[in-house]
Amino acid sequence: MERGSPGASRPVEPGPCLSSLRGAEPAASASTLSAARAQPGSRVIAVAAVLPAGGCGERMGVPTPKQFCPILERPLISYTLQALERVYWIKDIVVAVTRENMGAMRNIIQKYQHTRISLVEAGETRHRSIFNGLKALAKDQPDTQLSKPEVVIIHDAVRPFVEEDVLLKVVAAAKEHGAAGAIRPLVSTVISPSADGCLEISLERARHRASEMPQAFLFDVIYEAYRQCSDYDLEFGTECLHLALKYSHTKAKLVEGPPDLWKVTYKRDLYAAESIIKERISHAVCVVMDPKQDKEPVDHFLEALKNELNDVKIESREPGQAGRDIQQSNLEQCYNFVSMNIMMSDFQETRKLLHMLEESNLSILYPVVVVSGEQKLQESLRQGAIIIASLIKERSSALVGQLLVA
Ligand SMILES: Nc1ccn([C@@H]2O[C@H](COP(=O)(O)OP(=O)(O)OP(=O)(O)O)[C@@H](O)[C@H]2O)c(=O)n1
Ligand SMILES: O=C(CO)[C@H](O)[C@H](O)COP(=O)(O)O
Repeated sequence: MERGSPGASRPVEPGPCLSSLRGAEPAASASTLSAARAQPGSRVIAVAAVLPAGGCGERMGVPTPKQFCPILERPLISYTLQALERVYWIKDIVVAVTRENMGAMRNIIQKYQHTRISLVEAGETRHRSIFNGLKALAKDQPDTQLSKPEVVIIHDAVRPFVEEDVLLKVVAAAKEHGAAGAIRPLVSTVISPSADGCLEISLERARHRASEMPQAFLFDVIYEAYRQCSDYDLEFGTECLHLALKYSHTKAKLVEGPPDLWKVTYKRDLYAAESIIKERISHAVCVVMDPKQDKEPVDHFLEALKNELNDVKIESREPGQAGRDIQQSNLEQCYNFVSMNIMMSDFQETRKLLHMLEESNLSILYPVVVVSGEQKLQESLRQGAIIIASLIKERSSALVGQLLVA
C-alpha cells in the first residue's frame, strides 16, 4: 500500500456533519451540509472512498484498460478522481490498481496533481479489489496516514460524473441505515432466459431498478461482509449492497441518482463521456482585454459569442488581473480564454498570459492553441495546421466555409 502525490494536501476539515440530517429523507443537498455544519453540537463524521480501478475493460475491446483511456487527452480515471477530490469532506481516496499499472497510476497522480490518494494492489475480481481497499483502511497504518473511517464510499473508477449532492445523499443514508446505494430506472426490461434460449421470466420494468454507484456503508458493516464473504461471492458477485445484506444483515437504503452516473463500459461510452465533458467545459469563458480598448468591436464580439454558446457565462478581466487569477488558480473551473487584441502592439501581454496558461495546471488538461497574426510565420503555420487538423476531426458545421488566416 502506498500513499500517492508527495505534496498531498489533506482537507481542511475532516468530514461531513450529518446530525441535522438524521431522520430526514436522505435528500440532503450540499447546501444542507453547510447548514448542518453551522449548527452547534452537530457531529462531524470521517468519510473515505474506495475506488476499484483494477479491471481490464474486456467489453471496451481496446488494449488499454478503460480507466486509463484518454478523454480530451486526459485519462478517464483522472476525471473521477477530480470529482471526488472536489468534495472536501472525503478524507482519503484509496484506489485499487493492478501491479502492472501502478507506475501509470502514479504518473497520473503526479501529472494532474491529485491529492489524498493512496494506492493498493487490485485483486482478480472487482470484489477482491474493493476488499483490498477496505483492508488498507481497516489497518490504521501509522506510516500511511490512513485511518479507519466511520463511513466508506465505494465508487467505480469508470463513473466520472459523480457529484457532491449524490455522494452526500448516500453517505447520509448509510449513516442512518448502515448501507445505501444510488439507483436508476431501468432502460430495458430484464428477462430470464431458460436453458433452451426461450423466455422464462419477464420482470415488470416499473417495479425494478438498476443499481449504480456510488454506494456508501458504515465501515464495519461492509468490512465484516467482505471478511465473511464466500469465495464464490468474491469471484462472481457484482453487488456490494447484496454482500451487506447477505453477510451483515443490513438492508440498504436506495437513493434515486442522476442519469450521468452510468458506467463507462463500451467504446461508445467514451464518446458519450467526451461529449458531456465538452458540454460542461464550454459554459465559462474568460475574455481578457485591455479596458482602454475600443468598446464597440469588443461588445460586438461578446454579443456574437453569447449567441453561439448557449448558457455561457462570460467574465472579462484586464490582462494583469487574468494573469494573477491564473497563477492563483482562481479560474479553476474555466477552461476557455479569449484574448482580444484590437491593437497588434498588445501582443506582448497576450504572450505573457499564454506563458502563464502553459505553465499552469489548466494547460495540462486542455492544451493551449493560439493563432497569431505576427511575423513568426512558421510557428503560426504550425499552429494553424494543428487547428485545421482539429477542425477536420471535429467537423464542426459552424466552421464550414470559413477562412483561417494565420
Ligand atoms: N479485478 C477487477 C475488475 C474490475 N475492477 C474495477 O471495477 C470497476 C467496474 O467494473 P467493470 O466495469 O466490470 O470493469 P472491467 O472489469 O474493467 O470491465 P469488463 O467487465 O468489460 O472487463 C472498474 O472501475 C474496474 O476497473 C477492479 O477494480 N478489479
Ligand atoms: O453497478 C454496479 C453495482 O451494482 C457495479 O458497478 C457493477 O456491478 C460492476 O459489475 P461489473 O464489474 O460486472 O460490471
